[in-house]
Amino acid sequence: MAELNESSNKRLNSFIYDQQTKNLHSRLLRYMKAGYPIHLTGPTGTGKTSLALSLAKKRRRPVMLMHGNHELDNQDLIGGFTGYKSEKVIDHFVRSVYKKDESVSEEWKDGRLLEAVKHGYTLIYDEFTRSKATTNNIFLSILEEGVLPLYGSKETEPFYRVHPEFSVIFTSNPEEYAGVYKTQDALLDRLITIFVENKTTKQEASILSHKLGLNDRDANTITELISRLRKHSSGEHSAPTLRSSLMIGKIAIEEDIEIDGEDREFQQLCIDLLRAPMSRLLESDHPITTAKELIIQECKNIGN
Ligand SMILES: Nc1ncnc2c1ncn2[C@@H]1O[C@H](COP(=O)(O)OP(=O)(O)OP(=O)(O)O)[C@@H](O)[C@H]1O
Repeated sequence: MAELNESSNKRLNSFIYDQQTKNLHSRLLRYMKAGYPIHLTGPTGTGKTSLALSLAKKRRRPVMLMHGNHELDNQDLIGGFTGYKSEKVIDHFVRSVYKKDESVSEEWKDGRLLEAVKHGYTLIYDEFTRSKATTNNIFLSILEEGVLPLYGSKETEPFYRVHPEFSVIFTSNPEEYAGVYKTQDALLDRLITIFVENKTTKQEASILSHKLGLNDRDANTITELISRLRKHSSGEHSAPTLRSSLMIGKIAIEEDIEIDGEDREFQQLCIDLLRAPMSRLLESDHPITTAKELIIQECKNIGN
């Protein structure tokens, strides 16, 4: 049984490249170099954010991570006046002379997008469809005209020219239907949209062994179970995800639980971690009970 130590914790945060990911990575870097924004879209847990972070890292520019949400507005993106700054200078140099100078000015704070555009950062705009389409409109001028309009500021120029090194990677999950907004075609038309699919069982097992230091047998046991359970999901949904596999592996290592489908402790761990995501995807009158039964059944089926 592998053990988690400091170096394995470092490995846990690493990004693993198989040949397919390597090819995709280099193609995407080429498109970004040519000045095009990337949009990674795909089901939850397929590795969109990790891929975006690894692309951003390769560009060797500062990275800014921004999460879409319905409350995000122009003030968050561009900036705004945050209050007043007052300055008081008291000159009492000559005893008999007392001079007081006081000035009050409005204080402006750059928003996150303005900061990224100004300094040429790589911006990762994660789950951007959770922001309102009207908020995301601002990207149209950035991507088309290369300028950021400065609504609300008192600059003499009503816009800021985009730094030549500025680059943006969007991510979205097309399966999400709650709390997301439809993206305007005009924005989608300016992005290179790449579908990030679920990985194969072999690719997932390889990520598990690299990240957790698991031997092939243990990594395959977990990924086979996850893949078997996915087949019971109704519709397009892809849970349980690679994230669940990593959780099972990490806890099993830390708690010294044998990674074996016949082991009761392992079965209990899988029930605790997988029952909720599974029950949401089952077409059953008693999804919570059915999920538990399926997990135990598929644990016992591993290797057959
Ligand atoms: N190529 C990879 N190498 C290493 N780890 C990976 C890789 N792909 C995915 N992962 C791991 O899988 C998990 C899910 O990845 P990530 O968060 O990037 O998915 P996502 O598609 O952005 O998910 P969501 O839509 O839920 O935000 C993370 O723990 C991540 O570290």
